[in-house]
Amino acid sequence: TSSRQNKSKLSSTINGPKPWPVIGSLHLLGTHETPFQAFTALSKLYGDIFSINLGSSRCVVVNNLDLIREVLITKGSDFGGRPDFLRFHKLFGGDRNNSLALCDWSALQKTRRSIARTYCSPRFTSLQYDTVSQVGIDEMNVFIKELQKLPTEQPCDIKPVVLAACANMFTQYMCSTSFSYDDREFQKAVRFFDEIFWEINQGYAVDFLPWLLPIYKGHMEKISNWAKEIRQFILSRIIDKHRSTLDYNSPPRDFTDALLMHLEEDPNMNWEHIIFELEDFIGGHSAIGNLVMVTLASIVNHPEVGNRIQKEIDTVTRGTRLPNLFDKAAMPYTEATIWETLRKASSPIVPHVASCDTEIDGFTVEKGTLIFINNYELNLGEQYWVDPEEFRPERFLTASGNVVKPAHFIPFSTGKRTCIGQRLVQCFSFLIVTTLLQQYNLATNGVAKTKPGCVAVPPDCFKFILTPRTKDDH
Ligand code: HEM
Repeated sequence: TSSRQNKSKLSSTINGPKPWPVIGSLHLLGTHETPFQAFTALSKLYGDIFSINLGSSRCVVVNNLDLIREVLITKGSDFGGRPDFLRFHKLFGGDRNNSLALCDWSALQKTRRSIARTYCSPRFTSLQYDTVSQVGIDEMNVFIKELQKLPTEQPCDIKPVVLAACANMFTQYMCSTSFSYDDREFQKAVRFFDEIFWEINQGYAVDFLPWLLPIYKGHMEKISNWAKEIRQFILSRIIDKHRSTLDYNSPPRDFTDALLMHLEEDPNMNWEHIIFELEDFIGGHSAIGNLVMVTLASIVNHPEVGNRIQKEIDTVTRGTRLPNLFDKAAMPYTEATIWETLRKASSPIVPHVASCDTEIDGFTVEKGTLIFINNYELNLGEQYWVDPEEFRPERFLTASGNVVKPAHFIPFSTGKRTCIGQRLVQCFSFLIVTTLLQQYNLATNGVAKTKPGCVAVPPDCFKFILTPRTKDDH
């Protein structure tokens, strides 16, 4: 790597900008639209691996595929920790180790991931996949009826409907429960989940400068309250009923049953762990709803992409039925559009933390060092892609039209902390995008603007103009 040539490895210290007192180099992250663009700019000065102090936190940023693989795969067990941000504690009942994504690696995490795997990573030929498919078909029938209630030919806020559809697919699949879109408590829970998803996707100075906390007091209380309200909803509207009908002598009906049964069998699991795990996974629906919104924004900003997807939908369904998951294989352009959206949105990989004194590329990395994985560079770097700024789904298609993903494309990360929800993401985002585009032409007033380096859009975001498609459109 260039960093290798630039530095004397004998010194074993990693190059990087000189920190200022108190704030370290925090100010350098504000020089670009996203901190990850700033990391890329700094890597041109200091090499593909560089160190940076943010507040008093020692951080290392890795910027190329080899270094990223070393952190996530080869030395994955040395980098299994997560940052100790106060916000993360606030979101998870005062202890971030309650969260699957924000906890440090532990035996408990291994158990939690393994319970989740069957349900959250259904394989294509499994019974679980058939269930996901059926849940998707049922909800898409409801979704269409809800869309029909929306005004057409004028800007309209479709995010709540998209999120409600995602939430219902999750609660139906994981808890065998779904809700009416008019249910006020459900609407509120979906909104709070979305607020939290937006929140998690923001970076705050207070993460690195905890003494700023008094200024953020009101904000932190708001976050804790969202989490409390969600907990209340899940307990009263999902868990209570589930528990009263649980039959320990039968196989689990769903993920909720599996979790409740596990509680009886595993002395290391307690009630809090179970509830937080369920909340975490139900919360995954917000990520998908937001990804759908970003995908739709890309589509309206590139009308030729929408036309091609509609052509694919019409060919496969012959205009006689709704799309379903088993159509996915025959709709590579649509799938490629979702990959291209994930590439351009370039959602950050949650920072990792060194859990012991270790090395990267021969350089010493002390226990507790925060590691930023610069996937923005992997997703948008000139050395990895032709015309990386262009939105071009075809880049994920072979000459014969099959979907292919290059090895450096890791939107869900890789290694032992890789995203557990990635299969559900692919299934449910495909269903919502295709169902919507089969029924409607979409437009916006102006450009639907999204934030680089972010797969989230604000809870109140851009609106779409829906025009029902007619027979002539098909
Ligand atoms: C737009 C959709 C999504 C994207 C782009 C995404 C991406 C990611 C990324 C980059 C990570 C960090 C991996 C690492 O630190 O190395 C992650 C972790 C995680 N994701 Fe996702 N994700 C998405 C949706 C979901 C959904 C729907 C679920 C749940 C059903 C989910 C569950 C998780 C969990 C539990 C972790 C933490 C794993 C761990 O730390 O051990 N994700 N995701």
